[in-house]
Amino acid sequence: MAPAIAPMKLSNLPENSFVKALAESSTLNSVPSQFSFANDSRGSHSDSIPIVDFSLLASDNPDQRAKVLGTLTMPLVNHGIPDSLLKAIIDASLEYFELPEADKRRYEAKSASDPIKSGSGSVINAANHRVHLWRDFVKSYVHPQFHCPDKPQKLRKVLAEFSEKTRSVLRKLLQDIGENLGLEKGYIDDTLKLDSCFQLYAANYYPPCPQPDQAIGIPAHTDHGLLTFLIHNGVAGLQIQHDGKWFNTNSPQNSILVNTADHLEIFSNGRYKSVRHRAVVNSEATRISVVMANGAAPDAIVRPAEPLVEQDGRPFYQPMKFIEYVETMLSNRLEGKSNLDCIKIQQDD
Ligand SMILES: O=C(O)CCC(=O)C(=O)O
Ligand SMILES: [Fe+2]
Repeated sequence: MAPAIAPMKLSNLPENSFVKALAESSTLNSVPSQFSFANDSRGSHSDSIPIVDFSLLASDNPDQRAKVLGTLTMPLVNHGIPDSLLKAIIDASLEYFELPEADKRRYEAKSASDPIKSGSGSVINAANHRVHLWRDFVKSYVHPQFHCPDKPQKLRKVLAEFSEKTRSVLRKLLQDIGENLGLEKGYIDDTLKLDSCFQLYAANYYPPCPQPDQAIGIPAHTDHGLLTFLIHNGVAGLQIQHDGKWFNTNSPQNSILVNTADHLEIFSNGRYKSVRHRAVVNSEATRISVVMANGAAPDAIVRPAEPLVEQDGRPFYQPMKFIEYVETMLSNRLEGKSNLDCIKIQQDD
């Protein structure tokens, strides 16, 4: 039988306290009630997620390219980003979480538009209760303007390089996706002003949890942006939803997991679907993930692409300025509530 949830001993837990320190407390053998999020964190194993070899995207065979680009979640290999850089960004992110709390508290979010934010976060569940998440995070806007926490010192250089390299992978992928959608070469790049594409770096730290089925790292959600890139320290935890079922993702070492996000669903008028995913926790090992959310230029208005609307007879989503969508989403803390649902145009609207 699962041990009972501990009584509210930690009722004075500050809103934005870090989970790392709590998890390291030697007396913790159950999940404090503020974190209680009963869930079945087991996911099925999926062999059906094909691995995308980035070099194949240069293939002359359009069918080959279309096949790989039709999938929602793609572990990308041969992407050209050196393994040493992937390792360096994970290591520098880990060093950030190991800083004294006072250094991290400097970035406690005061408003959704703060370019650097750090904390652990909470959501309001369906029963209107605040639930703390079993993860610490740091997020910073890295493009078109570059922001980065001051410490650890090495983060700045590594993050700037990671941002530059991921941008070129992004533009190549989107060029092929555009072609796959039947759009003219350069159409996505021009319309969404990808020279100034928005990039948000996020690192997540999930310490071991004494009762993994009684807490959640990040509940089910979709990401803002066009494509999200994700790497991790080799500890499993990311699950994606497909046909209502949860699947574990197990991407090969040094691959980058690419997920379709909300703005590609909007832009493609629903041809690509934003991937619903969540991060579950485990009792054994600390997990770190590094995410680069890649979107349109902050001031670009994202709407379904005109040629696709013509084919479909109507747009299925309302237009919205990219950065407004992001900031609405970053301030929306209702569990399970999606921004995308709010701007979907229903059949009888
Ligand atoms: O840590 C993970 O695997 C998921 C992270 C995530 O979904 C996010 O930061 O939006
Ligand atoms: Fe996400």
